[in-house]
Amino acid sequence: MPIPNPKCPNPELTVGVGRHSDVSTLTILLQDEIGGLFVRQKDGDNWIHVPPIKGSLVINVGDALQIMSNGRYRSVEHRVVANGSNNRISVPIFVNPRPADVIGPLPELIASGEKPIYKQVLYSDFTSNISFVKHMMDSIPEQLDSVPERSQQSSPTQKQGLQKDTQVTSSLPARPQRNKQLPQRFKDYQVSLPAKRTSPHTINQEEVYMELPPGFSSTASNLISTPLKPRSTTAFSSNTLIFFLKHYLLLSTRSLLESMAPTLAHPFLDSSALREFVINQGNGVKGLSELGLTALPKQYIQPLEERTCMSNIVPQESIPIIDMSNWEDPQVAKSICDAASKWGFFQIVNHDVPIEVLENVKDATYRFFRLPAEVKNKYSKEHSSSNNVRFGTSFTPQAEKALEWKDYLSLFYVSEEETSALWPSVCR
Ligand SMILES: O=C(O)CCC(=O)C(=O)O
Ligand SMILES: [Fe+2]
Repeated sequence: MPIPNPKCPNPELTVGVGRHSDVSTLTILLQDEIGGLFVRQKDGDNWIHVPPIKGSLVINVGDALQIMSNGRYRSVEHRVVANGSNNRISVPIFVNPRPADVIGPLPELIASGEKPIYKQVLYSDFTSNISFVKHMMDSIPEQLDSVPERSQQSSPTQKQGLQKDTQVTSSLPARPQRNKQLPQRFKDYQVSLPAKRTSPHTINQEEVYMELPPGFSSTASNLISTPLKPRSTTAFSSNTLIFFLKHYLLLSTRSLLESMAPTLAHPFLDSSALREFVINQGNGVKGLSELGLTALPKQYIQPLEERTCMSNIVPQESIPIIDMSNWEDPQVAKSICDAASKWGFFQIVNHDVPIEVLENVKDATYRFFRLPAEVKNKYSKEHSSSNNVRFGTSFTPQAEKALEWKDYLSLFYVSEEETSALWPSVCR
């Protein structure tokens, strides 16, 4: 179905969705054919594109599963770039524990003699301690390697790898050291720290298996974001000389870009006019891009370290694509577990969800975002009759350093009854 073709005037200065990992147990993501989702590779700051595959679903491990698997499965950072020429839609479905669930390393792992890396924690405590914005800016799973239990286990080669990285980065001027400056997002939940709140009940193995699945709540969040058209990329090489060359080149480009950014800012939109148009009137980023702006409003210009640096993209790498035609095959289970521990991300094909169903969801998304602003606005934070249905653009515009080039519709599934009463009719 055709949709308007909003362009982001300066996609290189902003982001579609900033770097973050999900607080969910698992996220299942349907994306359209445009592409633009990148996953962070295990070591360093290299990013791998998740290519759109018709009919596939992208699966990623979230923080809750990282905790429940005692660090075996990894909740990995990812981001979406902004696009200079196309609309992009994606539909992530977040599968979460319930707020009142207590999560921790699964008892069966501990019973087998593994030392728990994380404490039991009330899921609502975990999520409320990580505000969405903080989470996005927060540090990354590799920090877990620095807790004593983990580093004792790491092999000599892993340790060497880490040391090498640290040496190289610390000798570079002015690159932001995210890990050092920002709080560790799992810090409060590592075993060595005192418990924050007594859990209302402790969870046993049966509860994990019996209670969590039906209690999982899912949020189908339809995100419209407008990612960047792919540009030529250079493979990152670990060769030191090339590494330094790239970084020095980058650093000079940095000051250039930074000095360019203010002059690119659109003169017409001051902050209150922008807020009125985008948020209060419900036009969203989509409405903004349809104005045909020639420059990106300054509120969307991201600090350099948040933008996607194309030289850090590894084009030859790919997350696993797993064929699910035979669920029973132990090899399939093995591929999934391997992918969850190595990458935290994989795509599944032949998963039994008919293509028509996937297409219907995308069509519903297009239908919703094509509605007039005043209709979409009925679902905004100010006007929506329920917190479970929310149309918005930024999550917390007051708190975000710079706004993301995206809109979203968040639908929190509670029951069929609530769905038919509250969800926008074009999405039912
Ligand atoms: O749009 C995408 O592909 C990813 C969105 C995402 O990462 C999120 O909403 O958590
Ligand atoms: Fe995400």
